[in-house]
Amino acid sequence: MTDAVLSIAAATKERGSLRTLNAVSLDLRAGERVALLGHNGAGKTTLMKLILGLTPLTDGRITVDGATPGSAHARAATAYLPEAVAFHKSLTGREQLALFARLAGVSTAQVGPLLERVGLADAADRRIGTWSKGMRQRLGLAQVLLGRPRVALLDEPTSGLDPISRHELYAIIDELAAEGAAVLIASHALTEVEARTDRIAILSHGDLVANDTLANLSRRAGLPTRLRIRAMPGAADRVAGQTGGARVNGASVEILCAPENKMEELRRLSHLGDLVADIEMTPPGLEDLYRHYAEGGRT
Ligand SMILES: Nc1ncnc2c1ncn2[C@@H]1O[C@H](COP(=O)(O)OP(=O)(O)OP(=O)(O)O)[C@@H](O)[C@H]1O
Repeated sequence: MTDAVLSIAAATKERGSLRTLNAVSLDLRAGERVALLGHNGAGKTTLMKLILGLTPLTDGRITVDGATPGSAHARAATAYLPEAVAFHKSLTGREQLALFARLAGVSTAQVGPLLERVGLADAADRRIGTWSKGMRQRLGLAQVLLGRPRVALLDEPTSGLDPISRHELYAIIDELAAEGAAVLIASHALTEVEARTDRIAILSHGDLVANDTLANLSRRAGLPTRLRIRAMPGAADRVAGQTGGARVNGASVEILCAPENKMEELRRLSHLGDLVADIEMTPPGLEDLYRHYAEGGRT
């Protein structure tokens, strides 16, 4: 990929005898939102620290907007929201963001509009020590938005937030990407990244085992679609007998079929006529795909 704003080529990190990242290659273009998934200890935070230049590579190469991680250009181009974002509790939101702006060498004139943009205008002059976790996460995002980063690294940005705060946070992340930032989001919240990112990368024990769109990963994995048939009262045994499916939840029968055989299966089920009250069809979700790739089925 030639137009990558973040380029990671065969990045390897060893700590003593432990290899925490093994030749990981991943590119992000401007405006792309990529979810970085992996179990605890898979290497997500290590990868972010390498991109930030906080820890050196053992082997491989990373460039941020063409520059080496940790260089002045790369630092100016990168924004980071750590998992446990910490602020001065005794400062107000406005004071804290102004401090970040001065540290980043950008104009403090942005502070007011940014607080407004992340929905903190009303709380801006209260001490951060009185704020909720959701408000602090929003302030963290405001700090990410300072200076219009080319690359934004967000480590578990929605952990501990309620559904509405999560939704609002993703709306801001979408705006960040729409303005041209490449956004890498480390997360364990599979259902939310499923809907809010363009591509999925999965790390497993330091190896990148998947890196593609959800649709392509899904096609390649070939996981089955689940058909759940709710039988009419007293008809579950006959439905199970005629379909060869498994009885679940008393009145229902479940069958699994390859995605390409779905229509054929539905036509077969239509012959059951009055025995069937309802049919529910569930294609494989990110949770199924995650399990498939993290447990051995590579891209
Ligand atoms: N400073 C360090 N010194 C030694 N080992 C470390 C250090 N930081 C991380 N590790 C090890 O590197 C591996 C990857 O850790 P990392 O924090 O990158 O995982 P993660 O995917 O971010 O996990 P989590 O989802 O729990 O945050 C782990 O085995 C961890 O113990």
